Amino acid sequence: MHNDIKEVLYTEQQLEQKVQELGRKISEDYQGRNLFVICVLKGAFIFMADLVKHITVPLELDFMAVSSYGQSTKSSGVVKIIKDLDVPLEGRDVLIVEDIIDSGLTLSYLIDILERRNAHSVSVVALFDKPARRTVELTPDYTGFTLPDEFIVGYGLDYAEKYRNLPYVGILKEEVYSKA
Ligand SMILES: O=P(O)(O)OC[C@H]1O[C@H](OP(=O)(O)OP(=O)(O)O)[C@H](O)[C@@H]1O
Ligand code: HPA
Ligand SMILES: [Mg+2]
Repeated sequence: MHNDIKEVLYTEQQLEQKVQELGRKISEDYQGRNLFVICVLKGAFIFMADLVKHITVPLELDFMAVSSYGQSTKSSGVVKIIKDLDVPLEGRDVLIVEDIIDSGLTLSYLIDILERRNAHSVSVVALFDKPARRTVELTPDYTGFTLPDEFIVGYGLDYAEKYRNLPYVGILKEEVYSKA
């Protein structure tokens, strides 16, 4: 698995530090409020688990599963809800937790759906952002790292469902795609 990585972009320590920083900022901004945190499966599962440990305001959390990439490194443009929330969002301060924003299609679709459920507010935290790849306009409220246009894996992010368990984030070697 480690042999398929061309370059480590962020080490476990760098990720941990950034996640702590994001948790602190979010906690400051939501002082005196309760959060409803939504993890966008599967990619955000590790980020969400680490992030909530650094949020100090009371919160509830739930998971949504959507998918647009399938086995490819390109978004299909069609976002499917595979698992929805278990509770209504009416009046809640919602924080959507995403691992990465690429084209922006997944999130713009999700934000649209969640706003129609009459949440009091909807904001977004994304650990990674690739603004150069946007096809719809979208800026997250909180961003960890801004990335060049490279396909990354690790810390929850996959290529064809693999590499999510790498504790760091890296760029895959081209030969891994061409074998597929
Ligand atoms: O901005 P976009 O171009 O929409 O890309 C970002 C989305 O794509 C990935 O999810 P994917 O659909 O691959 O599912 P996964 O989280 O289960 O890997 C990633 O986790 C984001 O949710
Ligand atoms: O760079 C990426 N890596 C993994 N999944 C992704 N989904 C969108 N962009 C990426
Ligand atoms: Mg993916």
